[in-house]
Parts: sequence; structure tokens; C-alpha cells
Amino acid sequence: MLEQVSTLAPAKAAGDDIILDVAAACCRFDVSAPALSRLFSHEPRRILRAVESVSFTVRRGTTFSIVGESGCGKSTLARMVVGLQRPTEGRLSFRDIRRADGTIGPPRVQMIFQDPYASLNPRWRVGDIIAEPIRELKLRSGEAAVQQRVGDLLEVVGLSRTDASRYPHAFSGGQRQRISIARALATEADFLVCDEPTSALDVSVQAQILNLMVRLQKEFGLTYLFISHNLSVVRHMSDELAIMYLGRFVEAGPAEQVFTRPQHPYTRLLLDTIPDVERPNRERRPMSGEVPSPINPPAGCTFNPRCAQAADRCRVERPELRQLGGVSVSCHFA
Ligand SMILES: Nc1ncnc2c1ncn2[C@@H]1O[C@H](COP(=O)(O)OP(=O)(O)OP(=O)(O)O)[C@@H](O)[C@H]1O
Repeated sequence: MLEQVSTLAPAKAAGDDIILDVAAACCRFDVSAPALSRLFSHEPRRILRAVESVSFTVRRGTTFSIVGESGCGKSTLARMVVGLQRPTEGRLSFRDIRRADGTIGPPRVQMIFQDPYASLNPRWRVGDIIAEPIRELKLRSGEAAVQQRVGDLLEVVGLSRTDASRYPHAFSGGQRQRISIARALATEADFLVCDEPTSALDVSVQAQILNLMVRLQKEFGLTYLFISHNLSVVRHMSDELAIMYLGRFVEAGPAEQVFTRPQHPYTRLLLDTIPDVERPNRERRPMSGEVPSPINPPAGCTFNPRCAQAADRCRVERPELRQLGGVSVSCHFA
């Protein structure tokens, strides 16, 4: 379950670099037909394994990115981290941190969603959207201080103070994502879970939002858990990178190492899908086949039906994640 580790020893907690510790987290959904209809059809229970035994830690002030195809369990994992989804097994725990004002406590966690059109209340002015958490959490005393903070936040994310009086529909997708970020910062968040924050935006706007996020991370010491289906999006902002396939991490480690020396065949295929401006004519293998069903995953290595290197062993024995030169990989032949 999601828990906040209490502050028993402030000095120790503040000295610890790890902000999030995820240990063997699983999320399984029971997607069986109703009991009565199963009784007549003799259909067995159907359990969908969205996330299976995922373990990782995130260090404060860094970006941990999780990349994988649609349906591999990224959003479910993100929802577990923010507490919107309970793990069915395993544990997710935030460690206490020391803030700039000297206080020690659990990090404030916020989520930035993919769709900046759906995540902002269309009936509220932007100023009220950003002011709400400031008032709710009593982070400023007096309305003048709240309004001052709203204006400052709008400027921090590259908007203007006068935008506070406008409604979300008057903004472009990129501007709305800036408003979502300002709202997250309004809570004085330390940890942002960003679930595909740029995938609904044009490519040029994507780069602007990513640059903004990198700047804010440096300025405010933010920690990001960044979810994407697109490796090229996370390339320049990740410290750690995990590649997820059918609910499990298949490769994880320092981002640069995973990018430059990928060891899992799935990581290599994902990298092949990225256009390379320096080698535009390089041979690019398309990703073949579909992601199997998480209700009935293949035996052995779950990637084996799509893997060109698969051997008999891969069809019967599931490879464990093992350490290989600083990176964890689950492939019999890595
Ligand atoms: N509440 C739920 N009940 C049943 N199944 C669910 C539920 N939430 C997610 N799933 C299933 O869990 C699996 C993983 O879904 P998830 O949304 O986490 O994947 P994803 O990698 O984020 O995909 P996408 O990028 O398309 O959002 C999918 O098969 C999905 O259908």
C-alpha cells in the first residue's frame, strides 16, 4: 500500500537521497464476467495483470522515466504512485524530505495529465484554478497574497499575470499544459508524476513544454516521474529510464546507458523507431506484432512472440531482472 514513512529521525531522513521507494508493486484487476453468468458458462475468473512486481527508487531532484507501448501498465503505475490506485501487492513509500524552509515531511505529490483540455475546469477562470490549492492548503494568508502568488506562478510558467482572468478555452494546448503545471506548483509540490504530458501537443510545442519542465526542475529542485510511450521525448530529460513491457520492467538503469547500450531486444526495437537526424538513411526495423493480452500473457519471456532472438528457453522460462554493468535487464541472452 501507499504509505508515508514517518519522520522518526529527521537528520537521517533529510540526508537520504531517495524520495520514492517502490518494492514489488503489483496491480491486478479482476475482469471476470459477473459471478452468475460464470456459473452457467463455467468461465474461469479473469485476472488482468496491469503491473507485475515492479521495483525501483527515485532520487530527489532527478527524472525517472518509464517508457512502453500503449497498455503496458504505465498509467496504472503512475496512478499507484499518486495514490489513485491501490497496489494489490507490494509497497510504494515516500521518504520524508527537508525543504528549503527547514521543515521536514513527506513530499507533496501532484500529477500532470496527458490531456490539458480535459484536466482544467472550463467554468473556472485560470486565476481561480491556480488559486484553489493555495487557498485550500492555506499556503498564503490573505487574498492579496494569494493573487500575488497566482501572478508569480503564471509568469514562472511563461504566461502573463493578466491571463488569470481568462477561461481555459481561450488558451492553446501548450498554454493549457503551462496552466496545469502552474496549478501543480501552486501546491508547492516536490514530486510531479507526469503522465504523457506532451503527447497531445504539436511537436514544436512539446519541445517548449519539455524545456519548461527542465528549467523548473533546476529552479525548484523538483523530482519527476515521467511516463511516455515515446523514447525520443524522454531522451534529454531522464536521469533514470525504465522500459516497461506487459506490466514489467524489462530494462532499467541510467538513461544514457540504456540509450547508448540497450541490452534488451525490446529496448533496441523501441530505439529503432526513433528517427536519427545524423543517420537518416539507417535501417529502421519496424515494431512487429501486437502487445499480448495482460489477461493471458505468453509463457516464458512475455516478449518472446515478438522477439527475433527468441529460443526454446524463452518460451518456457521467464527471465528474471538481473544486474548487468549497472543496468537491470530481463533477457536470457543479454
Ligand atoms: N480499472 C481498470 N480495470 C480493468 N483493467 C484496467 C483498468 N485500468 C487499466 N486497465 C488495464 O490495464 C492495462 C494497463 O493499462 P494502462 O492504462 O496502465 O496502460 P498504459 O501503458 O498507460 O497505456 P496507455 O498509454 O494506452 O494509457 C490495460 O490492459 C488496461 O486495459
